[in-house]
Amino acid sequence: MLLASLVEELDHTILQGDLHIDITGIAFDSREVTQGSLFVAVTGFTHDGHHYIQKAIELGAAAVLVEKDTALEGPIAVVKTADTRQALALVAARFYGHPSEKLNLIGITGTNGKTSTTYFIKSILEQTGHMTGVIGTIGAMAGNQPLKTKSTTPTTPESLHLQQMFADMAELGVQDCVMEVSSHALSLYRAAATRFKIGVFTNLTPDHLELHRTMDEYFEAKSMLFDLTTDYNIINLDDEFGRKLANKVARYDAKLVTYGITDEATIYATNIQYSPDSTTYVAHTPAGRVDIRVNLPGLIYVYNSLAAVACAFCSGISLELAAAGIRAVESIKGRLEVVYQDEERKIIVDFAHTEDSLEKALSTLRPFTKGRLILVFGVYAAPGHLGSGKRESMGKIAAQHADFCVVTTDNPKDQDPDAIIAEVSAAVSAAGGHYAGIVDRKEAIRYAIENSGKGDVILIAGKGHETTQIIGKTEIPFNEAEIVNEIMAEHTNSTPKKV
Ligand SMILES: CC(=O)N[C@H]1[C@@H](OP(=O)(O)OP(=O)(O)OC[C@H]2O[C@@H](n3ccc(=O)[nH]c3=O)[C@H](O)[C@@H]2O)O[C@H](CO)[C@@H](O)[C@@H]1O[C@H](C)C(=O)N[C@@H](C)C(=O)N[C@H](CCC(=O)O)C(=O)O
Ligand SMILES: Nc1ncnc2c1ncn2[C@@H]1O[C@H](COP(=O)(O)OP(=O)(O)OP(=O)(O)O)[C@@H](O)[C@H]1O
Repeated sequence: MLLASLVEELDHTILQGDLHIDITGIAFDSREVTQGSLFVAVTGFTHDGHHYIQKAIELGAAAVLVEKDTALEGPIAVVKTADTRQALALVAARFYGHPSEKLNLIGITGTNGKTSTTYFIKSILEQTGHMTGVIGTIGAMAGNQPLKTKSTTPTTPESLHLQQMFADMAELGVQDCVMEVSSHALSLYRAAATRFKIGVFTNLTPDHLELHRTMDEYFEAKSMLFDLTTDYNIINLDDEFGRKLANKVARYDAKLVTYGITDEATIYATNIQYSPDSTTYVAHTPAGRVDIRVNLPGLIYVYNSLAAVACAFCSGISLELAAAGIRAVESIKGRLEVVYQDEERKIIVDFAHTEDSLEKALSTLRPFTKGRLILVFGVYAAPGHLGSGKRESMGKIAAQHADFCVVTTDNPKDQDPDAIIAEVSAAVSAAGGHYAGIVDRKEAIRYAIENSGKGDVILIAGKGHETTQIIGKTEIPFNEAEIVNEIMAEHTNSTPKKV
């Protein structure tokens, strides 16, 4: 594509060179530049892409898009725009022919519940026989085919990769695509230049305050999804920020559909019945009512599956297919996943890593726990006072809802694991909880298992589906389901002690 055409939709100035040159690719990382590509220099949190322009040219970049005045030797084209992160999304969408418009695209945002809601929706869409795409924390798929991503690909990929994925999906015959849209992605324009038919808001509770600083900023970031939707905005009316968002978007062109567990919402649940491994309820919609069975326990999965029913309703899919789609999800990796069970104890792995999700996971398990509820958890590295605040509130929730806590590491990254554990443990203790602090997460799991008794439930929270732990700058393999089974195999003949 001609450079002149690529930047046509962009406010820009030409700093030097001729724009009538052919561009064969786009890169925002100098290490990924190929011959004839446009290098987009992004000012990052740790690096400044403008420092890598020379490197990009050496690797074959034919033109550069910058946000800072840049003078280069030779005839290379240099185009300046106000914000290169935003511009990256625009040129990528144009380069790939605005592929999101070729898909029935559904975006899910919110602090918790995006992944499971995505899986319920994907399963419903598949009931219609459509080839369905998915993009999120657990990866990207076109139908059953995994799309190539790097281990470092965020939940919502960078705009360039996202547009490329949409184009690949459209080419492979994907008709519907459901994706998680993180607040980072919205703030950093990864989803700019994307058109969503439907947007879904699950909830908003404290998280990622290292980027957004205040809950109001975090809310504004999440709200940005609803500036990109064309047909329907589906919002959880039982969430405080959901109600605020519903008021805000009520006047938008896309229609507002709410969900919740009171009849104030457009789509709501009644007759909720819980069991240790499933939940049933009746979903009421303007198109009628339907019995729903979710193969996961707890109120959170009523909400997440109800959001999926709302999506089905807005997509004109029958309620019977919606119910069948939800029932077809047997489990979701790392979401209240029972990784070991015998007549003595049950061991569950869950991705709860925020205050709200930890509280919800523990409260879900409590009614079905005959013995003690033992929690193994850590708090991932977060900077400064935000880190301290999170360690304190996670410790408090753990103490209030678990009978015993094994406080360990999550992803300590460059922070001192002992210091994190000391702060979390102090919070557990201050809230009247009982705990042991063990830095090595595998040893912490072993301790919980060896000290469990008849009827106990062990919840290992924080890492869910993840298969690595980040300590310092090193990512070490860490698969909790495998670790639990390895420890259980070692202990089949020994008798666990009680704490
Ligand atoms: C905080 C955050 O979102 N950071 C993103 C940001 O990184 P950054 O600004 O620090 O990038 P940088 O390292 O300073 O580099 C600046 C620029 O120089 C370029 N560069 C750098 C080095 C070099 O040799 N050559 C070069 O060209 C980089 O490619 C980049 O374009 O811009 C990068 C490129 O666009 C992203 O990859 C990176 O996301 C990283 C992978 C990340 O971990 N993000 C997490 C926090 C995230 O996005 N999480 C959300 C939330 C998930 C949830 O729901 O919990 C997600 O969507 O996953
Ligand atoms: N509706 C909900 N409300 C509160 N907590 C929830 C909800 N749904 C799931 N959770 C909890 O949050 C954890 C993460 O759930 P899920 O992966 O679906 O959310 P997510 O929004 O994709 O999270 P992330 O953005 O961190 O990947 C689950 O393991 C569960 O403990």
